[in-house]
Amino acid sequence: MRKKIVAGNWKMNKNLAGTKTLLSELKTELGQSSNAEIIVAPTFTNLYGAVEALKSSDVTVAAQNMHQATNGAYTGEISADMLKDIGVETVILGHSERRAYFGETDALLVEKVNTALENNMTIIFCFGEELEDRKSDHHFSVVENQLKNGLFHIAETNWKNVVLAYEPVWAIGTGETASPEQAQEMHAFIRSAIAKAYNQDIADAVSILYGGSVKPANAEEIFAKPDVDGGLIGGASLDAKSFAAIANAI
Ligand SMILES: O=C[C@H](O)COP(=O)(O)O
Repeated sequence: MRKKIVAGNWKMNKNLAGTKTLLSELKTELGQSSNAEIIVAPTFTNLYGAVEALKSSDVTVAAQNMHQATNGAYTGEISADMLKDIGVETVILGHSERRAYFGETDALLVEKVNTALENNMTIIFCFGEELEDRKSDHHFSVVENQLKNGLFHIAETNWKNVVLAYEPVWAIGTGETASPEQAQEMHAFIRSAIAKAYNQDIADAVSILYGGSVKPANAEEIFAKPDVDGGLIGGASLDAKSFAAIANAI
């Protein structure tokens, strides 16, 4: 059975005190009731504090990005080795905000994916179409190309360390959400693209998360779809009650 995952991408929010408070509230709110694996992704400066705060918990910590090189003269960057050194084993790669504001291309993502996998990290690989792509009915080809160009070079054995996050850009932070039917349609398409490029076993085993204005009010309906294995949550993950309600909707 595929893993159910609910991950909170905190983006550039919360200082250290705010991180600790949110995690403490989250531990209380989550209780024992979620069937999902829970991941939180605070900003770089708060990763270590989060790892420490979550030591006795099942919630794990992911980074929002990392550099593709092992080390060297890359001012301002963070390596896989540095993340692993503080107990962070998961990294979000290819988020649409990284692609749009920091010029991350498919070619760069190939390098980041390779480095993360070589370091035995789990990647949450993000992709999704823009509004114009959907309006012009190119959303399937855009998504397939992002996968082909950024991810489909990996070896079959590496898929166990991959989680996918489909995030239609037009639904991120906008309050717009893909309908459960649109999410299911795309997730099924993604799974079939993996089956075509690799095989059905790999396609059936990979968790595909939906991201884009998931809230407590719509989570249950979206998560009920057969090819939706959880969510990558932005805004609503900054509030413990909301995030826990979403996690418990699985
Ligand atoms: O990483 C999370 C996604 O960008 C979704 O963000 P959002 O839930 O605020 O729309």
